[in-house]
Amino acid sequence: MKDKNAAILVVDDNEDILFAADLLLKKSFAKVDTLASPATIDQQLQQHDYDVVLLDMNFTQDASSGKEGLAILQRIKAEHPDIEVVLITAYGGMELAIEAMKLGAGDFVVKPWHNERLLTTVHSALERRRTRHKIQVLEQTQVQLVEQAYQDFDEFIGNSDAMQAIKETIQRAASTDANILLTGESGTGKGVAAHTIHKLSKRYDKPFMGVDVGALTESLFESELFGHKKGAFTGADNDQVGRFEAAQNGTLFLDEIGNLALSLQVKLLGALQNRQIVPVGGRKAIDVDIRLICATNDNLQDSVSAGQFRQDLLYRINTVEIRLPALRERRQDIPLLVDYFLRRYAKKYRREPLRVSDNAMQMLSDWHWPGNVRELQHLMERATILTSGDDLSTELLFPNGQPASPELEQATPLTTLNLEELEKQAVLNAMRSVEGNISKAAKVLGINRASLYRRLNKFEL
Ligand SMILES: Nc1ncnc2c1ncn2[C@@H]1O[C@H](COP(=O)(O)OP(=O)(O)OP(=O)(O)O)[C@@H](O)[C@H]1O
Repeated sequence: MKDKNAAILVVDDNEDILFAADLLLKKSFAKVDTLASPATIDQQLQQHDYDVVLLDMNFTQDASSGKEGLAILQRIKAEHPDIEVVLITAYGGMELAIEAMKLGAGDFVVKPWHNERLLTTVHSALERRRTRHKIQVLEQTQVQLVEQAYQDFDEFIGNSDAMQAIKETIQRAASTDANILLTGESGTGKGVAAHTIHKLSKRYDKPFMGVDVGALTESLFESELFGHKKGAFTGADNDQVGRFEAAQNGTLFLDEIGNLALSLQVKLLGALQNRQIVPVGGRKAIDVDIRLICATNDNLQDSVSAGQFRQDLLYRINTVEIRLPALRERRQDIPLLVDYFLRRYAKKYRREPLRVSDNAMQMLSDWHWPGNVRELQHLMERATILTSGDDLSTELLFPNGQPASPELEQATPLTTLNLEELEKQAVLNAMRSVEGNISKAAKVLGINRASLYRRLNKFEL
């Protein structure tokens, strides 16, 4: 059977050899190209994605030292380390072949070759390359899985009618492969819902890859999602597997999808429609099988009307739409969440969970929670750390009739004229005023999310 994904290049100055190799290999491999001179090999490798190069060792007339072949081999391996090079040597060139293998050649065949032996050699070279790629995907998937394992993936708490309806929809939608769009204010649990869907789906034992697309600059977007080839741009020192491929057979969670620039929406749509991605600097399309979940706190239909979001992309991502209600719309869940977070932080800070009086619970239930569950969670953590007694103190929780969550503290007055310091204080104040929501803080500051992330890093905030 023909290997429909294999691309082979044969480089030899002997036309007869090229003809014979082409005839033989074409029966087994989809793409076979030949080159009679190594002069244009660099160009050829730039323009095509070869898996295996069969390379003669000598090109100048009467040359037999093999030095030319070794030099070309080194060049290929330096620029395209993942290409398998198989050397074609004349009988007796064993020492040379061994030296070549030390320089990265995968194997060699001796001229005149046996057809069966040549085919086996090329098949094995292909297998080595594919195995290496699989390992690369697995390694990068593992790195990303470990990163995600360190984040808190909470149970999905909530018993209110609204939450029960949502849990039912999630249960039903999870078992299908339908694309899901999660909407709702910041902190309502869209991330938790996405994880829950993945855990309940038949892909539960495959990767869950999350990407905050709103934080990606245009130039980073493609490389992060589709991967890149070594040398595709300055700083691309190695091949990099993108999130689409790392999520293979699992779930891809695109958070803050509403912040995606229009130019990138086209690229995302293309990948979703074709179920294929092409790494930056690569030529071969890679099939991807992922379940897509997107989240946004924007109203995407409004964004479509305003010309900021593509209608066709919205149709593609919102097969099932689930709206997470604000916490103030499901106040019945507040006691449950208070209890859950107090227990959780008691465990974390090695103490007994704080007791909550009826009065304190009433105050918590009455608050309108602009930061939703995230705000409640922060408040419970803060109370657990700061309370020395056994009871959750209402004075500590609501010193001025408002939660004493750091996000609602007064903005720091600007006390300096140092530009750098002013910038830092502006970032801090913006983050506080929107209880840590990156999208909102970026809007307040009049910059995009990526620029805000850069500043948060710079100021170590
Ligand atoms: N139902 C819930 N049960 C338990 N924890 C929850 C629930 N909803 C939210 N949380 C917690 O609240 C915090 C915010 O949740 P999450 O990040 O999922 O919200 P989000 O809607 O995705 O917010 P954003 O739009 O800002 O990304 C997280 O720490 C999460 O663990």
